[in-house]
Amino acid sequence: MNKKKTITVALAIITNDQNDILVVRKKDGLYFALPGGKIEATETANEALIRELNEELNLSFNTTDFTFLANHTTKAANEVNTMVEGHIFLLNKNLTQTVSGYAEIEEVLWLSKANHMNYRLAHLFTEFALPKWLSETL
Ligand SMILES: Nc1nc2c([nH]c(=O)n2[C@@H]2O[C@H](COP(=O)(O)OP(=O)(O)OP(=O)(O)O)[C@@H](O)[C@H]2O)c(=O)[nH]1
Repeated sequence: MNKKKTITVALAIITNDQNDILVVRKKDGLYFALPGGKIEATETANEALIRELNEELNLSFNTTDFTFLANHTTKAANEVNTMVEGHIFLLNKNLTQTVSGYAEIEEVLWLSKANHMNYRLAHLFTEFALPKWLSETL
């Protein structure tokens, strides 16, 4: 039997005052995706999220800055024959500061309702975050 591998990640939906959503693209990655990354064995999803946002975007948050929304499982964006299980959190306030990418992040982008169709977005973003954002139910 060919059982697909699953990557478990903690991800953040972060908006600004214009209601744009922050997305990132990894080096060599084709897709823009929600910021975050893999959950280590020794940490909770919320703790992993805080660590990844610090490593990738140099942003500092507390676990209470986020509300857990849902888990969503779908096809992984960058890995072949692999599923991704995202533990998805919403930042409780709008982000006002300028954001830059560090570590393996190549590009950081504020996705707007006017420009989102011009970018290749990870399946998890398209299936979970996009409909909620467009229908203003985030
Ligand atoms: N960050 C993120 N990853 C996603 C999303 N959707 C999705 O399929 N993934 C997959 O999950 C993988 C997460 O790997 P990662 O490399 O970002 O995580 P990480 O920083 O903890 O990994 P590393 O420390 O092993 O390099 C990505 O390669 C991608 O294929 C998403 O919306 N956001």
